[in-house]
Amino acid sequence: MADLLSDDEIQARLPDGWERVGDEILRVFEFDDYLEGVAFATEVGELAEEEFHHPTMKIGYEEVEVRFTSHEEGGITDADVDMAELTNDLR
Ligand SMILES: C[C@H](O)[C@H](O)[C@H]1CNC2=NC(N)=NC(=O)C2=N1
Repeated sequence: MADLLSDDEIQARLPDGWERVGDEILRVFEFDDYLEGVAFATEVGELAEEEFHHPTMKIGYEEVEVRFTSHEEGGITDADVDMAELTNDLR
């Protein structure tokens, strides 16, 4: 099991656009149209399967909210931060 990150480590490692809310890190990605957001969510899902670390996603109109936490560890670990960086790289 990965180690939980400290509050300071989380703040230091949060990738661009991401924020910490409790035991999760999240970012809302904006799009020009609804189906662009749907396609992005699919790409994130494929990435999650590759890395075997899965987000909670909410697809809205022209936006997708992506949330990561490490369920097994019960908080935020390197896996969450790494996935947030990889998710940013999809844009
Ligand atoms: C059995 C457990 O669900 C798996 O090891 C993986 C799957 N994807 C996962 N995703 C996330 N976000 N946290 C996990 O702890 C996790 N565990």
